[in-house]
Amino acid sequence: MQMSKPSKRALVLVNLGTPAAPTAEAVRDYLSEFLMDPRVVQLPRLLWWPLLHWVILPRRSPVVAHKYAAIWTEEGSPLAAFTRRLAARVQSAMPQWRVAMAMRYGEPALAKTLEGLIADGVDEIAVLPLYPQYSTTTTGSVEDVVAKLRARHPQIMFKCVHDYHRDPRWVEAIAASIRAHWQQHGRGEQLLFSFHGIPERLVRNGDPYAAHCEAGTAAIAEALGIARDDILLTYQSRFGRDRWLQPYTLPTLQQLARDGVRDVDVVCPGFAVDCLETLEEIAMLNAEAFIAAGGHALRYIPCLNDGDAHVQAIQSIVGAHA
Ligand SMILES: C=CC1=C(C)c2cc3[nH]c(cc4nc(cc5[nH]c(cc1n2)c(C)c5CCC(=O)O)C(CCC(=O)O)=C4C)c(C)c3C=C
Ligand SMILES: [Fe+2]
Ligand SMILES: [Fe+2]
Repeated sequence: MQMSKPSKRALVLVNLGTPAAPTAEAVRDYLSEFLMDPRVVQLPRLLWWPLLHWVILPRRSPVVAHKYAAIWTEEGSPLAAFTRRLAARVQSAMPQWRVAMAMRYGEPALAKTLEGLIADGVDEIAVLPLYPQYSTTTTGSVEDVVAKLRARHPQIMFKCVHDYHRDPRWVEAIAASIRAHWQQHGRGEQLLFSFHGIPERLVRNGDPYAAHCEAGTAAIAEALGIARDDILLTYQSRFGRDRWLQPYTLPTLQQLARDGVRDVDVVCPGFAVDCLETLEEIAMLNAEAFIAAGGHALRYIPCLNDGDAHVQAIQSIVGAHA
């Protein structure tokens, strides 16, 4: 009898991470790891550690836990559940690879996942950070972990996807999700793309994130056969006091409502899977604010999640980098 040999090639889908439970304690653990990453907050550690642990986390954790509770599912946090399901579907579509998922913060931890694969005899690892647009704050932080593992295991071939905001299959997948929504519900008066923001200072210092959001938006407009100016591009989820990328999503939506726009279609092409920032901030809070300002409906178009188009886009992205 012939035994099939275990795959020597692994693909690791990496997402940001999310709390283990919708409780203040779990949110505190998650946020303290996330917000102590110098890629995310660049303040001097001696100043930032006490500010974060003594002021920000005690205040923010219960408030944010409440937000997570509003979107929590039987399978846990939506970000974790969708990422897990996506990895399982990619595994079925790519049987020649061993597919794993990992989180940059929290569990399953990226470094441990990579060490586990190496211990199992894998000798080639492709890492796909699930961020279509590169940012030092997200993809850069995944690269930091991979760099440490690479130094420890020079015999392993590591490849890390930098970005995929212009990958034709990904662009087409987002365009198809918008087309399907228009077919089902009719086209709203305004199409708006809301990306997670970052501090403007980072972009001034060379972070290509804003340029990637712009270029991806132009590519999706082209795939839809509409003008780039038919799409409003905004940034959401500001954290802290710095000026972040503009225009901000919420005031833009409120102004649209005041200007008489009744229906707005909102897509979040920076998020691979639905999460707190899309389900709670956009589809709940911002939708309510749009209506309170005089709008009729904010129609949220879901992320690619674990759909076929996402699985195919990932196959194409990994294939292009193999
Ligand atoms: C998609 C790309 C993302 C970028 C770029 C990004 C930058 C960034 N984020 C923060 C602070 C927070 N982000 C939070 C949640 C969160 N952020 C992303 C993605 C990006 N962040 C996702 C997918 C999520 C949701 C996680 C989930 O569990 O569903 C949070 C936590 C929520 C809260 O406390 O409001 C914070 C904080 C900074 C500072 C930053 C760049 C400097
Ligand atoms: Fe974030
Ligand atoms: Fe947010």
